[in-house]
Amino acid sequence: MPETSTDPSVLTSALTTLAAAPRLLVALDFDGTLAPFADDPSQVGALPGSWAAVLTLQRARDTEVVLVSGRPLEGLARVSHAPEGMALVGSHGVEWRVDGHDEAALSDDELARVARVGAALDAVGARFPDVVIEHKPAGHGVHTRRATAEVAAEANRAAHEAAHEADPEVLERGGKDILEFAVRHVTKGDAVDRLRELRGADAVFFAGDDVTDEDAFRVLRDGDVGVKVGEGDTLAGHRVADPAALTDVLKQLARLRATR
Ligand SMILES: O=P(O)(O)OC[C@H]1O[C@H](O[C@H]2O[C@H](CO)[C@@H](O)[C@H](O)[C@H]2O)[C@H](O)[C@@H](O)[C@@H]1O
Repeated sequence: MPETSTDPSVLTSALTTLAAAPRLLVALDFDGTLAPFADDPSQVGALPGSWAAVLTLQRARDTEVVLVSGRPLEGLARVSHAPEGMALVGSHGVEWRVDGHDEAALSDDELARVARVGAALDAVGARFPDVVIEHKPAGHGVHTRRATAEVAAEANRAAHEAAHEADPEVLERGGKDILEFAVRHVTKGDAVDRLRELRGADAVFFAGDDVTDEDAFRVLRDGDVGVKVGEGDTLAGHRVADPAALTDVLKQLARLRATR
């Protein structure tokens, strides 16, 4: 693992250089990064200070903000209240809303696999009352936030077996109190690579809190800035404690970018 700085002055210096880039892409994870966690995934929202900074950044010249989330596109649009015109990437890179155009393009075969895995996970969910199965267009999430650690471990074991039996090719990834299964092997790293290319960005800022965000930190280059929110191993160059601390970082970046 590379060294990750928690020194605010090191981050300020990196942000100052970043803010001078001719074209800047600001890619942001949503849950655990802009929005604190809640038991009910539909009852969350970005912290007001972070969102105000996001909107300031979105208005800044030659700057684009994109939300890159594991949430389904529609759900991401709903909880984020993203303004029309803000690009969104959902389902860990499968679903795209860019330039007012939606893209998911799952094949019939992929859709059949999603349905098969979903049915298998519903059967698991029925055995564990505190476990919620979230169905998404390209996969499913097994939510264990309300379950005890023992029940969560048992449910995750059962979900793993059921999903792989239903579809041996299914992609499994862990997250914060969620085990996810997807039929398309794309990651947030693929999304950041594609966004960088699509927008001709000279530099990228990415912030995220979860293991799936490591795919995005992995594709950052010299001059980019990656900020890990919270604890856990990371490839990011910088770390802040929680979403509230990220608010200050986003405000700082917005100020630097708007006044360059
Ligand atoms: O990539 P993200 O934007 O971080 O999305 C990851 C998952 O977020 C949601 O689940 C997480 O947040 C919930 C609300 O706070 C919480 O209850 C759950 O425990 C977390 O795992 C969302 O429901 C998933 O679809 C996303 O994949």
